[in-house]
Amino acid sequence: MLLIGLTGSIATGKSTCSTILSSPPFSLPIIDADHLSRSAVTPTTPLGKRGYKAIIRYFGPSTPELLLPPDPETGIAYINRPALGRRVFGTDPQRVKDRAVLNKIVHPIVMKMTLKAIVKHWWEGHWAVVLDVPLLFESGFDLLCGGVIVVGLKDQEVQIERLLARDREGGGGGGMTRDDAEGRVKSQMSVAEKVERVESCWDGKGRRRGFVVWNDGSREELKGQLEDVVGRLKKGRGAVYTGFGRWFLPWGVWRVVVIILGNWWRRRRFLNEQRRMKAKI
Ligand SMILES: CC(C)(COP(=O)(O)OP(=O)(O)OC[C@H]1O[C@@H](n2cnc3c(N)ncnc32)[C@H](O)[C@@H]1O)[C@@H](O)C(=O)NCCC(=O)NCCS
Ligand SMILES: Nc1ncnc2c1ncn2[C@@H]1O[C@H](COP(=O)(O)OP(=O)(O)OP(=O)(O)O)[C@@H](O)[C@H]1O
Repeated sequence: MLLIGLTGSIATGKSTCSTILSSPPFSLPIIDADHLSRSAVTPTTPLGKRGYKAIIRYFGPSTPELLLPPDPETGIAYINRPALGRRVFGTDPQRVKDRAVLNKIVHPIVMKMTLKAIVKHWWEGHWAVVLDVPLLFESGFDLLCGGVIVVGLKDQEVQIERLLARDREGGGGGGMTRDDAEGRVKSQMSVAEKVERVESCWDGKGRRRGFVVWNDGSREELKGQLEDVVGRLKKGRGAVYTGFGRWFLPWGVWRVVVIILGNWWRRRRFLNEQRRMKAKI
């Protein structure tokens, strides 16, 4: 089974790509890290309870509005996500520190949930699964992937506009300001850096494994690009490839080890090169 990492900056169109990839003709299963990160802090499951308590312990004393009023039916006071977002998104040192703490609480839980979901889809016998992870490179999830798709926008203004429009039309209830939106964009690795990663680590000699799809145009254009990318990734990965890894376990495990080591080696080479360039400047 091929793991396809899907990433990009905030509001560049990852969920839009996931929706396309989960529908015919692709019909691929999607593991959505944003969705899992919500379960990771919802106190109705054992793992979620752990994340929920850790967030209240660290952020509670300094964030009065951290919890929403208790749900009338269940009595549970859920995390107030916009309030927590205001605490952690942005570039000033306190926010950067708080974001690192939040990531340290949530990411290991998301990692466990993701691994569980991967095993489930592998057992079901899919030829590929899409890992929709905004922080794919930052969190190290990319090490597991046999292919990567970065969704980019060439114009950052379109990104901010789409983020604000989505907030107005539903998602965040319209409370997001332009400053908030810019803070969120700056809280992540830039699109340019992600594109550079793909070109350096995922697009070397031999079979092409890394792709950038640009989403400045229409959704139809995006779908056309995805058709091309998935077609290339699927070439040579038919039923035999899928079944063999499942039924001949040592071969499947060996493939995973080769993929992780290869990705780790290419990432190390890229980061060393980046360090050398920075030192020269
Ligand atoms: C801060 C939180 C509560 C804000 O919740 P909210 O519902 O407003 O946003 P949501 O979770 O839908 O995220 C929206 C987008 O923000 C960006 N984002 C989320 N978390 C982070 C982060 N830690 N660093 C940088 N960008 C992030 C992503 O592009 C994501 O797609 C939430 O984002 C969170 O718990 N983040 C930490 C977990 C995390 O890293 N999630 C990303 C997937 S692993
Ligand atoms: N090609 C497009 N044309 C117009 N609007 C689009 C296009 N692609 C996506 N959008 C809109 O832009 C907004 C952001 O897209 P989407 O939610 O897919 O981004 P995302 O990368 O998943 O965001 P996040 O990082 O917050 O998870 C949504 O409101 C979506 O409907």
